[in-house]
Amino acid sequence: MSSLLEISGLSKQFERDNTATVALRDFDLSIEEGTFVSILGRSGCGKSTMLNLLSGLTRPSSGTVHYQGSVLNGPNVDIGYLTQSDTLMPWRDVVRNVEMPLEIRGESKEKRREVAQALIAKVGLSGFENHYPRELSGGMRRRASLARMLAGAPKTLLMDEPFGALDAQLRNELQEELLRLWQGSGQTVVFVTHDIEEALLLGDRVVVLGQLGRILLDEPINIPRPRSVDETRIDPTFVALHKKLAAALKEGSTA
Ligand SMILES: Nc1ncnc2c1ncn2[C@@H]1O[C@H](COP(=O)(O)OP(=O)(O)OP(=O)(O)O)[C@@H](O)[C@H]1O
Repeated sequence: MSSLLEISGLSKQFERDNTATVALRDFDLSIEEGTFVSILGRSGCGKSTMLNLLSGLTRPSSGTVHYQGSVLNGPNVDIGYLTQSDTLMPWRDVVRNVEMPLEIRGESKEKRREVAQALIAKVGLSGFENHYPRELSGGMRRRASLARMLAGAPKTLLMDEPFGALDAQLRNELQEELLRLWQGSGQTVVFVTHDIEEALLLGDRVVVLGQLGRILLDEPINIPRPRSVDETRIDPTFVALHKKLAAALKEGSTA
């Protein structure tokens, strides 16, 4: 069976003032359809560069990304990307931002509003439907962006540290909500984080990256679902894997 995403020999370097910075070197990874893959790595190891390449938004210096068997040459409507930077439309309020993907798809006004309102409630933004992005906190903007991405119901979701800026309690609530929404959806998720606990709570598999995207560990996470944050944290498998991933990250940063 071929994988949904097949990444081979992927490298990216940036040129500036006649100096080249290598961000990712010779990266290979296969991602199966319907799986939730956490990509764990320290700051600067090339995670965002890798997601940009998977989204088709940037072109590799060498290597290829195959999506559903075809080379990915540009953005694909099936792939939703929640970037680290804010991409909400400043002139649209929250509900109209969230409605955007549905609008593009030509859904009726009633349907758009219904789906958007439900997602806004799920990300905890009820009451802020008519606020503009500038009137929201950073964490609220992240949540609005998340709701907008989910509104498009893409087959594949690329998420770059979506909960990094949130307080611990809200982060846990949204992690659980994301799992609820994902479970049974058939969607494939590539979730980038530098948080070991988050990678383990969410993923079917955690891929640990070192410098230049070198794969330090590729570990299946056999913790039963549905997972609640509080119960999973004390699961013996979770505790053992936490140690293993921490050791891999540490080793990678000194290698
Ligand atoms: N547009 C760019 N121009 C030049 N260098 C870049 C560019 N984008 C990324 N880099 C460099 O590539 C390397 C990897 O960056 P990247 O943003 O992919 O890391 P990351 O793992 O996502 O980090 P973080 O967790 O802090 O977001 C870094 O050394 C960074 O400085």
